[in-house]
Amino acid sequence: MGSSRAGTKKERAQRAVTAMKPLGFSSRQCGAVLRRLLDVFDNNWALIEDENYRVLADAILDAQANGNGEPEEIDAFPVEGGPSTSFAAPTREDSLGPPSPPSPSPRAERHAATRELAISPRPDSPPQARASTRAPGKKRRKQTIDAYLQPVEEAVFLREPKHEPFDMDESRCHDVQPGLIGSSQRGEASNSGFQEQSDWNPKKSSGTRNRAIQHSRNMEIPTLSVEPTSNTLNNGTRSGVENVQQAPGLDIDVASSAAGDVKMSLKCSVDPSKFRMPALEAVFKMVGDKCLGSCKVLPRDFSVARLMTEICQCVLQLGTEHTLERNTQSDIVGNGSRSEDGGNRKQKAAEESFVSNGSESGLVNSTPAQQQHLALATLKTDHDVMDISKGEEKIRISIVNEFDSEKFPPSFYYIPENVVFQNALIDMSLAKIGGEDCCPDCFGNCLSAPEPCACARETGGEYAYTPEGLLRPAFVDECVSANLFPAEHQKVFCETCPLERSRNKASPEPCRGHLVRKFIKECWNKCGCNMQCGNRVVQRGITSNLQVFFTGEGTGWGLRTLDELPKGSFICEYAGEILTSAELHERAVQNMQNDRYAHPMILDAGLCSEGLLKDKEALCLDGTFYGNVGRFINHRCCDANLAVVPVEVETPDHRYYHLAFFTSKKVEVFEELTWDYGIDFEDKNRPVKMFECLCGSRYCRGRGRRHLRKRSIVAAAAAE
Ligand SMILES: C[S@@+](CC[C@H](N)C(=O)[O-])C[C@H]1O[C@@H](n2cnc3c(N)ncnc32)[C@H](O)[C@@H]1O
Repeated sequence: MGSSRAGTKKERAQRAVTAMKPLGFSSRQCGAVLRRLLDVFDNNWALIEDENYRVLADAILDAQANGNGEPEEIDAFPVEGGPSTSFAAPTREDSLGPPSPPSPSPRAERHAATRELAISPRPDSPPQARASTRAPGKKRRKQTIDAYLQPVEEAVFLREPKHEPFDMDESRCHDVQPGLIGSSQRGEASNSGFQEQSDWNPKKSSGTRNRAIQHSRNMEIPTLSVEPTSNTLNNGTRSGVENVQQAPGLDIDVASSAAGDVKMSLKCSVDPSKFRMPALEAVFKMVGDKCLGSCKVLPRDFSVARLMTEICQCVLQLGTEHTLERNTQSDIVGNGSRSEDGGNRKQKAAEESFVSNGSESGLVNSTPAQQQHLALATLKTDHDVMDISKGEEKIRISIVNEFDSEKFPPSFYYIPENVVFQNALIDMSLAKIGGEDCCPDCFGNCLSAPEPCACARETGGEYAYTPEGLLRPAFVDECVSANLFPAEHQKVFCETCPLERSRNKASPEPCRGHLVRKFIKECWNKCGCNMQCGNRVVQRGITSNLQVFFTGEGTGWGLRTLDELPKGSFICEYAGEILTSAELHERAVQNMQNDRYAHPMILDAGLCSEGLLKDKEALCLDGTFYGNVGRFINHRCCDANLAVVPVEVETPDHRYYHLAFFTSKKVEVFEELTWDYGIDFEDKNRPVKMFECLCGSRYCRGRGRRHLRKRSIVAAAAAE
C-alpha cells in the first residue's frame, strides 16, 4: 500500500479510494470522509496520504462509529470503478467545536486533529451513548485495520490481537466506574476543557483541536505485587488478594488540551464481578505506603511506569478487598496456621526441582533432602525488590542497595513462619493445651479484662505486653542480660544432652548447660479472645516498616527500620526450617566443607525439662534456605538494639517455641537492627564457620581477635 504524493486531485482521490478498498470501505464511504479531511487540513493531501492513509482509515471507521458512516451522496470525487460519492458535509461546529486554523505539520497534532474530526461524538448524544458508541465488531475491525496499516513485522503481531480484558469503551466497564480513576471525587467543577469524569476518555475527548494524545500500550513493567498476593490467598495465609489477575501490562493515555490541561488515563484489568471502585484517596495512600513508605530511599530500578503500575494494582487490590475479606475469614477458621500450606508447597516444589541437582553438586555424603537444600544455595531465586516477602507478610519489605557491589541478597525461599524440614517432632495438637494454658472464657482483648487470664500465668500473672503493644521494659532487659551474661543466669543440665549426642553419638560430652529462659506466652486457638487481643503480638506478624539493605560495611546485607521505634517494639521472628539437632549437625558439617556461613538458632530452653529427650525432639531453626527477614539481622557485640525472646504460641511444650526480636532500646529511622549472636569468637570447637566481626561496636569481642591475628602475622613476617 504505497502512497504516491503526486498527481491531480482526482488521481489522488482515486488512490485513496483504492487504498481503502482492501479494508472493506466503499468509495462512497471513503469519498465522504476524504472530503471532510481535506476541508480540515486545508487540502493538504500529504497529511492524509501519510502512513498509508492511516488517518483516512481511522476517520472512516470513527465516522461509522459516530453514525456518520453512510453520508448523503454529493458529487465530490468521481472515482473510477465505483459510484460517485457525495455528502452533506457537517459544519466544523458540528464535529470539531469552535473553528480554528488547521495546524500545518506536527505529526501529533495532525493525528489528534483527525481523531477529533472522526471520533468526536455527536454533541447531542447522551454521555452513556458517547462512551459506548463503538460496537465490539467495529473494534475488531479497527484492530484488523491497524494490522493492515502497520509495517509488516508489526502486522504479524497484531493479526493475533493481544487479549484486552478491559476496555473502557465497552459498556461493561461502566459497572466498574472507570472514569473515577483519574478524577477528583470531591465533585470539583471541571473547567479544564476536558469532558467530565464519567465519560472521560482521551480517545473520545472533544476538546480543542491542538491537543496531543500519547498512548503507551502494554509497557513491559517488572512484576510487582499481584502474583505473590494471589498465591498468598490461595494458600490461606494472612494477607493478599484473591484472584487478582496480574496486569498483563499497562496502558497509559496522556492528553493535553489547548488550555494547558493534561489528563492521564491508566488502564489495567480485573475480573469485574469482584471489583468495586475504591476511593481515590485510599489508592493514593496505599501507593504512598507501598512505594515511599516502604522504600524511603528509592530503589535503583524505580521508574514512573512502575509507580503507575502500582497505582493500577492498588486500585485493583482495594477494589477487590471485599472479596478478600470474605475469603481470609474463612481461611482462618478452616486453617488456623497461617502459612504452613505455602511453606509445604514451596518446600515440595524446591525438593522436586532440586532432586537431580543434589548429586550433581558433589554432595553425595549427605541425605537426599540435605542435598536439595545445599543445591539451592548454588542456585539463584529471584527477589522482588519491592517486597522480599513476595506478599507473605502483611507489609512490604523492600530491598535497597546503595552500593555498586552485590546486586541481590543471597537466594532463599521466604517463609513467614517456621516449617518442619524433615524429622522434627512437634506436638501442636489442641489436646496438648490444658485448661491452665488457654483462656476459653475470654472475649475480645484479654488486656482490657479486669483480671489477667490464664495465659498470663507464664509471666507471673502479668501480661508481657503493655496495652500499647510493647514488650515490657523489664522483660526486655532481662532477656538482654541473659544473652550477654549467661554465667550470671540459672542454667539446667541434661543427663544426656541431645545436642552433645548429635555431635558425638558414640561418646557424647557432658551437657554444657542450658539457660533457664523467660518466655512470653501468647493467647491462641483455644482462647476465647480475638486476633486483635493485646496478648497476641508475635502471631500477628510484622507490622513495622522494615527494609533489607546492603550495609557496605563488610557485613553483607542487613535489616533496618524505616520508622522510629520505641523500646519493646516487636520487629519479626527468626523464621526458618525446624531441624533436629542431628539434622543441624549434618548440615553444619556440609556448610563447613562448602565454606558457607550459617546461623542456626538452637531451641534449647526446654531441653532438660522432661527427662531424656529423643533426638528428634531436640530442635533448632535454620533460616539459611527457608527463612524470613530475621535471617538478615547482623550481629553486634554487646550494644545491639534487639533482644531475642522465646515465645510460646501453639504448644505449651517448650521444646518448640518461636524466637522473636524486640527492640531493646529506642531505635531511630534508618538505624540498622542488630542483635548479639552471643558468639564466643575465641571458641575453636564451635560447629559453625565463624566470620570476623566488623560490628563497629566499642565493645566488640571479635575485634581483639582480629588484632591478635594481625599481630601474629606481623610477628611471623618479622621472624622470616
Ligand atoms: C544471619 S546472617 C546476616 C545477614 C547477612 N549479612 C547477609 O548478607 O545475608 C549472618 C552473616 O552475616 C555476616 N555478619 C553478620 N554480622 C556480622 C558482623 N558483625 N561482622 C561481620 N560479618 C557479619 C556474616 O557473614 C554472618 O555469617
